Amino acid sequence: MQSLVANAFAFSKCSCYKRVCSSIATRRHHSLLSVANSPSPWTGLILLSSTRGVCPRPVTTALPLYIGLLRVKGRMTSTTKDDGSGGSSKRNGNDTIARALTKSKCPNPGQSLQTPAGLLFQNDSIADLARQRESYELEQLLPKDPDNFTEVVKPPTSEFFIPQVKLHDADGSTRKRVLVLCTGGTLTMAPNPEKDGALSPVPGALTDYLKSMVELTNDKMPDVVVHEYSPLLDSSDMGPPDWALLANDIKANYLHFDGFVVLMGTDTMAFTATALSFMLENLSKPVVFTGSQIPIAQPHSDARRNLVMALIFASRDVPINEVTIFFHDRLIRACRSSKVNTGALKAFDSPNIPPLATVGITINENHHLFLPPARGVLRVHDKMDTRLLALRLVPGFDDQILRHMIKAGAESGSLRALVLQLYGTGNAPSVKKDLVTCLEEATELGILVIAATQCHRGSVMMGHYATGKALERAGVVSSNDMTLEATSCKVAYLMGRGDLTLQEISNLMCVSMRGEVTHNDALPPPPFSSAYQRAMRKGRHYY
Ligand SMILES: NC(=O)C[C@H](N)C(=O)O
Repeated sequence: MQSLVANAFAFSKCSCYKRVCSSIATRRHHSLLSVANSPSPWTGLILLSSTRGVCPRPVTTALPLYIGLLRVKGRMTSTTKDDGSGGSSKRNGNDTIARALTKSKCPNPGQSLQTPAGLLFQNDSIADLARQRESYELEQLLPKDPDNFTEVVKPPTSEFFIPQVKLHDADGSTRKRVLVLCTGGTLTMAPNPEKDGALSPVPGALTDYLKSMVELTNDKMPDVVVHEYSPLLDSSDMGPPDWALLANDIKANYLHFDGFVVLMGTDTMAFTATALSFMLENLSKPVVFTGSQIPIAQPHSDARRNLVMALIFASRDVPINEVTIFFHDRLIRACRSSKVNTGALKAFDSPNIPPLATVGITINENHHLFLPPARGVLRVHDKMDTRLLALRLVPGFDDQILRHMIKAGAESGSLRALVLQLYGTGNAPSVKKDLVTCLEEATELGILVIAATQCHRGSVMMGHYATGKALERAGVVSSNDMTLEATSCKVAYLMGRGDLTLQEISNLMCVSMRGEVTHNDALPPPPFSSAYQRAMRKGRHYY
């Protein structure tokens, strides 16, 4: 079953309740089928309220949802499939449900109905419509011509947009569609004689190369549309404006593709991919980052396999709907990733959680690690406040330098957060009283001081040693087991939202919002503003 599917269920067993229940279901939530097949609305209600993840609410709050589901007219029957064995593709399924919903009746009782992940509910214009009507009917949200969903798409804000792509082809092709966004990196590079033979990106080379890749002609591969940015960049030249561009381009083309592959350089891939996982809230489609250590035109390049596997993961029948990195033989969660090797082909690691999938002779997925389905429409947060500094302490450093930097940063307004990579579990020399006072001063000046660890694996545990406890008392916040990439991007995202206080941001550091930190039940959420509570509510269910 798709990981976020707007499914239509029929209460076919009980003659009194032959009405349609439309609900959001996931691979994990087979129990919704029991809801659909429950003999009475009350049994269904109780089942629904106990369905983890989809509706983790008490019966009282499940009641309006349940009643809302019953409002949808018509009669449909749904089946689900776990094996992703083809059959009704997303596009075909959407066609079916579109027609079924428009006519408000099931064309063939017992027929399999599926919609693309979140398609009906992932568009702002649809969400706006829904908001305007207190009790809306699904058919009103659908376009007149179910063959052309582009007409409900809000005009894109981005310059780059592919409006001509329809959700299903006239020829009935069942291939998935993947949009490849190419920003540059070694994959696109060749030695440049004008730069003394140093590698630099070659515009158009990737597209030319793809035309000769026989792998892409295989029926099991998706249809690929490539968008190459200009100029192509070494990833060291990429930053928050490029992240925002990528996020907005994904949003602008969101309804037209089953998945997205971002090709970029490896040097800052972990940062970009992590940033995108925060910027794309409620993501319901796969976004897979990849690149290579060797240019694609070289015979021994790792680019072809990385690209092919990224395309496969972006178009799986049971997609992994989050931002990920595929490299060498592993698919890892973006906001858990770090580049760990400059020379090896296995260049990325996710030190504190296992890979989401590994590729050998077969693809082995760690289903228990996947994020729960998104519970709202896709939202892009393209404002990242990167007024932060990450510093790695070394024994014998002069803490006066730190004091000067903090003072200057606070006065000029160019510093809002300081990430300190400390020793072990988050310790700093306690003999340096000045350091603790300096950090105390920083928090008083409104700078968020975050303790990270210099170790590759493991977590900060600030209260564990007296040396760390002193920092905790000074107001230093723990980054727990987040990577430096996740810590800095999360702070930039939270500060960029503009609706959270410093205290709320610091409290959210231990809350998993995109699966970036291991959830710690020992840290209860304090009551704060509604934006904060929303973020907390969303985050607490994530791994
Ligand atoms: N392997 C690579 O792609 C490294 C390159 N310098 C980049 O990050 O763009």
